[in-house]
Amino acid sequence: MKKIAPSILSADFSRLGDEVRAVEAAGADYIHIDVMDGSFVPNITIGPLVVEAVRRVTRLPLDVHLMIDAPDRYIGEFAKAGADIIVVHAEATNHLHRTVQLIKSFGKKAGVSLNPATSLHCLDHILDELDLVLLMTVNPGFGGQSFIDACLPKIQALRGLLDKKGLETELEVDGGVKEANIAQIAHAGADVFVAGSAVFGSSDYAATIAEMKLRAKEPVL
Ligand SMILES: O=C(CO)[C@@H](O)[C@H](O)COP(=O)(O)O
Repeated sequence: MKKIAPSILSADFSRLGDEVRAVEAAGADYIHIDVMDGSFVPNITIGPLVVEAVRRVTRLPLDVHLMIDAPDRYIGEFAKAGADIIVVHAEATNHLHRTVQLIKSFGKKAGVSLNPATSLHCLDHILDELDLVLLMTVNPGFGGQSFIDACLPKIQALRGLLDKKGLETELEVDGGVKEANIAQIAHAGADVFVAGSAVFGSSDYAATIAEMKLRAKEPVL
């Protein structure tokens, strides 16, 4: 099943609880939470307190994307705040294997994210351990950017690797995903689609999510 993960980065933060409830009612599969530290990426956003608040208003899995340097320092706090999937950047930790084991030690699903220019090879010796791989299709830091088309072959290559190994690891794509390009991204092999501005910028969340799921399920190119 193809999944839609609205990124709350594009939500109205003055009504965050209502926004999260609204996308849950509209058919979202995950709530995607973008944590930024002003160092790994040039923006500062959300900490564990907000994750804990979101946890109280939804039953959906919380997909927490840590765009922070040295993420080991905060994994415990995000786990306690109620994250279900914790995603770290391969570029942000010196010891990726240790970081992934740390996430799992809290009973959470472990994901690794790669920036657009980072090679899939850095996953060669960790892929079997992962519940999710998040491929960034914009340079991380901000919502509302354009999808980088050069990332499509990378999505295809990862799909091929996962299938060859028979892994159930979810392939999530994040950045510039819209109704207009979701079929192409699904065709390349993605399972989970993060959508910030496409969902929260629309006037009808349910219609947008339904249309995105339809186009992802039956890609007409
Ligand atoms: O992690 C990020 C940005 O760094 C993303 O999750 C964006 O928030 C997605 O926003 P859109 O590109 O869908 O508007």
